[in-house]
Amino acid sequence: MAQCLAASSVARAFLPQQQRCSTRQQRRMSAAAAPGGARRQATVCSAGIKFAKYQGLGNDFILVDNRHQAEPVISPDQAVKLCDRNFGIGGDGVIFALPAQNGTDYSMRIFNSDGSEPEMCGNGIRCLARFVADVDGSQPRQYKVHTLAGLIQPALLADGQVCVDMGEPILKAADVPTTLQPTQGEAVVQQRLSVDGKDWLFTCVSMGNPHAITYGLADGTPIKVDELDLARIGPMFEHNAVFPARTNTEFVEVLTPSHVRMHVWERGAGRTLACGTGACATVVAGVLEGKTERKCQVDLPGGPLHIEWRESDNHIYMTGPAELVFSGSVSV
Ligand SMILES: N[C@@H](CCC[C@H](N)C(=O)O)C(=O)O
Repeated sequence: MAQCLAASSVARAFLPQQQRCSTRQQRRMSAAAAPGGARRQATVCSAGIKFAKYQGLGNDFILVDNRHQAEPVISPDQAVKLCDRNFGIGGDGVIFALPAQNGTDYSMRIFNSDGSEPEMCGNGIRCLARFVADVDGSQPRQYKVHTLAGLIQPALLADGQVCVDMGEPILKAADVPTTLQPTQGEAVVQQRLSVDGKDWLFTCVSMGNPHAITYGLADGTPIKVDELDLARIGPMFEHNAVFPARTNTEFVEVLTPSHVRMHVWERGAGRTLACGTGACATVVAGVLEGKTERKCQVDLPGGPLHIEWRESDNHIYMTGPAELVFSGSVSV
C-alpha cells in the first residue's frame, strides 16, 4: 500500500511528490499560506496520502502535513493499520501538523499505534519541528506549537539537535491522573504499588500525558533495566486500576545523579526505543526522590536525551535528535 521513496531529504523526496499530484488528481487538495509567505499544497491526492517517516532515538512516527484543514486526514483506525510493522508503514504513532491555534505557529496531534490519542509526545514534537522546517525550507526555526497538553516550544539547534521547552510538570495526583494516595503535598512520590507479586515504589508525573516512574522496590532493591520482562509486566502497569487514563511506565536505573538508564512501556504503543515525555518525567521523579540532579542524561534503548528541569521557571527542557527516515505516499 505504501509507495516509499528512498530519500535523504524531504526537499528531494516529499516536495517533488507533492507537485506530482495534478489538479485533476486531487481529491481534497487545497492551498494554505505557510510562514514566510510560501504556498503549501495539501496532503491528499489520488496517489494517496503523502507522509514522511521520522524517528527520534528510534521512537518512530509517520508525519502528515495536515495544515490545510483542522481535522486529521487519517482516522484512528487507519493510523493503527499504517503503524503496523508488517502490513503497514510501521511506526509508534501518526503525527499531524495542523493549523495554528491560540496564537501559535502550528498545532500537533498524534495517534498512538493502538489508535488512542495522547496529549503530547516529546520525541514526536522534535520530529514535527524538523518535518515542518524540511517541508517549508524556511525560517523560523523556533516554533510555538499548540498541543492537547498546551503550548510546547521546539527550537532547531545549529548542531542538528532539537531543544524543546516542554513546559511545567503536573504533580497533583488527581490531574496526572492517579488514584494512588499523595505522599508529598498533593504529589505521589515513592508510593507503593503491588504488581506481579512485588511492591514497587512509584512517583507519578504528568507532562500533559501520564507517567508512573519507578526507581526500585519498597524493600530497597534498585531497578536493573536489562533484567525486566517489559512485554509481560508492562501491560500490568498500563492497565492498572490506579491509573484511570492508563499510564506510560518508566523503569529507571541510576548510574550517577546526572546520568540514568530508563526503559519504557508506553501507553498505547508498548515497548518503544525512547520516550521524550517519559525522560522528562523520569528526571522530575528523580529530583523529587533525591536520586538525580536537575540536569541529567537519560539513556534510552535508542540513545541519550539531555533533560533539564530548570529551577528559575519550573520548565523542563529536552534536547535530542530528530531525523528523516524516508517519505512516500500511501492509500488508506
Ligand atoms: N513516545 C512519546 C509519547 C507518546 C504518547 C504516549 N504513548 C501516551 O499515550 O501518552 C514521547 O516521546 O513522549
